[in-house]
Amino acid sequence: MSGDLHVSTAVIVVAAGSGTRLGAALPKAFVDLAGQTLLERSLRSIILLPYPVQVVVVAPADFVQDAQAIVHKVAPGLESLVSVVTGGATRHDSVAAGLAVVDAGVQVVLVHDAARALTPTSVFADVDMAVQATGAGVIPALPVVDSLKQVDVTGGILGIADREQLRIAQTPQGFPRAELDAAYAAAGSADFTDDASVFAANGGVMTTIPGDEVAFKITTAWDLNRAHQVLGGIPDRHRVGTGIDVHAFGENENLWLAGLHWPGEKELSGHSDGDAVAHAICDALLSAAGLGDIGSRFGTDDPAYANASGEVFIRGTVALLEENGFDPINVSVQIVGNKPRFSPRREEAQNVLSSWVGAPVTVSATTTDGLGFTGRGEGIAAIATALVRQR
Ligand SMILES: Nc1ccn([C@@H]2O[C@H](COP(=O)(O)OP(=O)(O)OP(=O)(O)O)[C@@H](O)[C@H]2O)c(=O)n1
Ligand SMILES: C[C@](O)(CO)[C@H](O)COP(=O)(O)O
Repeated sequence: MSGDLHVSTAVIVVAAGSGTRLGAALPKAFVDLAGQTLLERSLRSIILLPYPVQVVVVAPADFVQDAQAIVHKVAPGLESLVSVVTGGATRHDSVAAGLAVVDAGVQVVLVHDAARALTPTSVFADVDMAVQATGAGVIPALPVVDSLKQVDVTGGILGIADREQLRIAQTPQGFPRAELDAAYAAAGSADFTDDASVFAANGGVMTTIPGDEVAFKITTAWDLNRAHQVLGGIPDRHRVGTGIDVHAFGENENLWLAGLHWPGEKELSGHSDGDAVAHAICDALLSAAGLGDIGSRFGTDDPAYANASGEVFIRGTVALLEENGFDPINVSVQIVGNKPRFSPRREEAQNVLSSWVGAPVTVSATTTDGLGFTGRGEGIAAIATALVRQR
């Protein structure tokens, strides 16, 4: 249900399995992995795509509400792009249930196992791009590194397989939408272990792109343990974000900037206290975490934030990051403007801002040699860069 927003890609996240081989008390997608369920981790990778996609979560009948709560936690404000439907008895049935609610305008469908909870965002983007570029069905796949034997029921070896010709299939598996719909319609209730098989059985052309080792499927308790270990050292959990804010000087001598009051200096006008440094920090942190921006999170004209201080926005932003599993690592801000003279109070400002963010904040200042609105003394701009880490 993507509302008025036109998206060309949908991702179906199948999460309706019971996880028999894992043997947990809950369906596998709802099992915890270092503070987040497998479903939550899968969704977090998807929403970090740099363009909007429709997301369909397929959940066990008894866990639809739990899945909706996870969607709300991971993508607040994006609920119109994400729907939750009930799955079926097999993975095949669950994918079919997801396909049934894909928006009419969608051209490319990616099908992903929630059980592949550590799959990086880049794999989703690569599969989507490859489908669009080739018009074929595309799966991420890994080479086989072990020797393979064909055996009988007793374990006796019947033959060998040439591993050079074999690949380990991962998800997300991507397809031109119309052809995937047709393949599922033709397959009826026949069961296949993956979507590439359904697609190929109906004459669809399939190709592979390189998969990713961390996109392994969490099937057994050993896999879950491995996922815990991978998370301990995962390198791509750091993200940067940028924020810029500008405010014009007002009339009163009541300036708040970089978390400090500046007696005798002209205030910055705005709905809040106009602290451009604090606002740029919020935008940089929110952007790094993929959580939107200060306007969409706090409302630039919400009466609740009339005259609100920079501390309110920064602490609110840090709480949002916390809720969504992100920790600030550091923030660097530059003030652009003629006044106030900043350097004498740099340390004071850095200490205050760092205490609000809960991580080091450094602040520098510059002028524009008389050029532009800051050079003419009409206002102040602040530019921030933030680094955050996803837990
Ligand atoms: N009826 C089913 C069965 C599986 N899946 C999903 O398909 C993916 C791959 O399946 P698998 O890892 O085999 O999960 P389970 O079927 O839950 O595991 P098991 O076979 O151990 O019970 C998982 O994300 C799972 O939630 C699904 O949506 N509906
Ligand atoms: C879709 C899949 O993850 C690709 O490797 C796999 O086929 C799922 O198989 P399962 O039988 O549901 O474990």
